[in-house]
Amino acid sequence: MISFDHVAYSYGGGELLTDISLELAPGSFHFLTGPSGAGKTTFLKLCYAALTPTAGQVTLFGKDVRDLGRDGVADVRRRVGVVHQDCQFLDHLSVAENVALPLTVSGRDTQAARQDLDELLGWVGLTHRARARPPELSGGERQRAALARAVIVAPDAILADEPTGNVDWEMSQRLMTLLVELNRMGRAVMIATHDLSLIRAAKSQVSARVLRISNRRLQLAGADL
Ligand SMILES: Nc1ncnc2c1ncn2[C@@H]1O[C@H](COP(=O)(O)OP(=O)(O)OP(=O)(O)O)[C@@H](O)[C@H]1O
Repeated sequence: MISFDHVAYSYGGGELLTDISLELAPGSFHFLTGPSGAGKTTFLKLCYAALTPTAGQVTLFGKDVRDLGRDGVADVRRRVGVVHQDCQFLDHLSVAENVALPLTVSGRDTQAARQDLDELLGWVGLTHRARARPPELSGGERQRAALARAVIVAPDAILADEPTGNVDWEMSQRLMTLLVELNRMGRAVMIATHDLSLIRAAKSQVSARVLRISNRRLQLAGADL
């Protein structure tokens, strides 16, 4: 579904990412790790057509990202749910309205979708916060709202950028459980994180590949994590 063939990316200076080849299959589970500034967020952006490679080829759902056009990019955004590092919300809307925003934007805000919204808020444990405004949420609640917003359009893949960045251990485990559950439902999941203890803990729940960006290249990390 997401395929990289000898991909490189540069923001204008030297290459940040070099010669990356990778296949993200449906139902797969990956962690993406590497030092701060290594290019994890940049790599994720290449996976959902927010960036196009400066060399090589990124193919998203069978199409070269360079040939997607506006409709093609919109289709990719529907099929790839992204939990951003800073999980920004519209503060004048309620939590429920923020989570439902991707439905509203894609014109699929039907009654059935509204029911899905209620279920989804229950799944992430935010039913009681549905009417709250985003600034009133705790860090963990924000992360769970961001996850709900990413999955409301039933994407094929979920990309999460440091989803447990600002939460305590218990909450990070809860978020991981939600991501593992999504994977069991058949979604491909990729989580960018610095947190090696999170990866170690997840290994008992899911069979995941761990990728590391090191010296501009993507490597499969060994079992020595
Ligand atoms: N829009 C941009 N223009 C120029 N340079 C950028 C841009 N975005 C990111 N960079 C640079 O690219 C490098 C990689 O950034 P990126 O955010 O992909 O790293 P990261 O591995 O996700 O880092 P972190 O773990 O700190 O979030 C950094 O040096 C960053 O400053």
